[in-house]
Amino acid sequence: MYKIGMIGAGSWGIALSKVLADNGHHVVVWSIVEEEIQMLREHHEHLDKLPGVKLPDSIEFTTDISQAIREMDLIVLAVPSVFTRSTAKRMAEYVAKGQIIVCVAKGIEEDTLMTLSDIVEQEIPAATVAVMCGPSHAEEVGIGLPTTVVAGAHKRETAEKIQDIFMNSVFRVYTSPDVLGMELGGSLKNVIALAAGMADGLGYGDNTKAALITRGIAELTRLATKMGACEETLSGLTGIGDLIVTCQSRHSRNRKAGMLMGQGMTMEEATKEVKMVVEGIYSAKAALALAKKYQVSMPIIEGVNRVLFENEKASSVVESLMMRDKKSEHSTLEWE
Ligand SMILES: NC(=O)C1=CN([C@@H]2O[C@H](COP(=O)(O)OP(=O)(O)OC[C@H]3O[C@@H](n4cnc5c(N)ncnc54)[C@H](OP(=O)(O)O)[C@@H]3O)[C@@H](O)[C@H]2O)C=CC1
Ligand SMILES: O=C(CO)COP(=O)(O)O
Repeated sequence: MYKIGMIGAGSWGIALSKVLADNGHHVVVWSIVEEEIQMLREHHEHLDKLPGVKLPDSIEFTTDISQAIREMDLIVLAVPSVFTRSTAKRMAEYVAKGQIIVCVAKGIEEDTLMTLSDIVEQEIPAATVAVMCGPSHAEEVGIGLPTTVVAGAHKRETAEKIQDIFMNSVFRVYTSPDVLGMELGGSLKNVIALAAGMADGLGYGDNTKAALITRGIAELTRLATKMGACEETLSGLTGIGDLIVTCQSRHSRNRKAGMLMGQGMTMEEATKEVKMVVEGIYSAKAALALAKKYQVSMPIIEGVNRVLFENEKASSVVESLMMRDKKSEHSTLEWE
């Protein structure tokens, strides 16, 4: 039995707390939001973000962040990406040398273009920082549907410790040393999922969706490999796996926000309607900036940015994607 601190009580933090408590660990959940902690203490259920998922009585809830950090064997950081730096700053004074922090949010910081694990390493130099992601909607993890994820860390023993702590018969954890590839896959797929949602909202069909997923992973792979990630990671669970689930699932916040925009809502109206964090909106500009920095062609990412920030209609972006210059599917294949 390990002591685990869960920093963040949104849908993902709550679903993972259930996995950990079901595995017999002692979990202390922190949220900055006083009313959220009161609701969790009273009902042992997040009535707004993960209704129907009852949490074991063993879980403790607190608004005192030190209680979810001091003497914990593992800390899971599950706040949305825009709060990662501010939360890491708040955590820093309580983290002991070598304490493991696992980042489970998905995003890239817009101003610095840093990944979330890099931000945590910068703000909390004492910590051993790792990541965990993959195709995993909180709604399905919360009710114990079989799910696979990957624990990523620079050192094998760190990844294997995370694997041991989380793994059970319905939550299978693989390991990987490619932290960068995992984080790029996990955050950039949200931007493609917005496009997939827009296609749904416009009434397009399965052909369009398959095209977006396939050409989307091609864009992500081009950028990630140029930045030093392994191609294999992008064709694994944290790349194509997470892209497929987010583009297809009725649970996806990014797909839903995209769908509402495809049906005519503005970005602000769509995010208000979804009520939970829509990470692709925050990652879209960062993805475009990275594409420019690394000189990689990312036409779908560019198109999503035009819909989000330049008021272009999703239908006109699709038309311009379809009518781009003619080209071969694979740039590296040679003709006879
Ligand atoms: N949900 C999912 O299925 C999955 C989510 N993820 C990732 O996990 C991360 C968290 O997502 P998710 O749990 O879904 O988000 P939610 O929208 O469900 O919850 C966000 C949480 O952040 C809280 N919050 C608000 N303000 C702050 C602040 N200033 N500092 C810290 N926390 C704050 C919110 O409180 P409140 O809103 O009550 O004010 C809420 O508890 C995202 O990066 C997401 O991509 C990854 C895999 C699966
Ligand atoms: O990352 C996720 C599933 O793996 C969650 O995606 P959404 O944020 O689009 O719901």
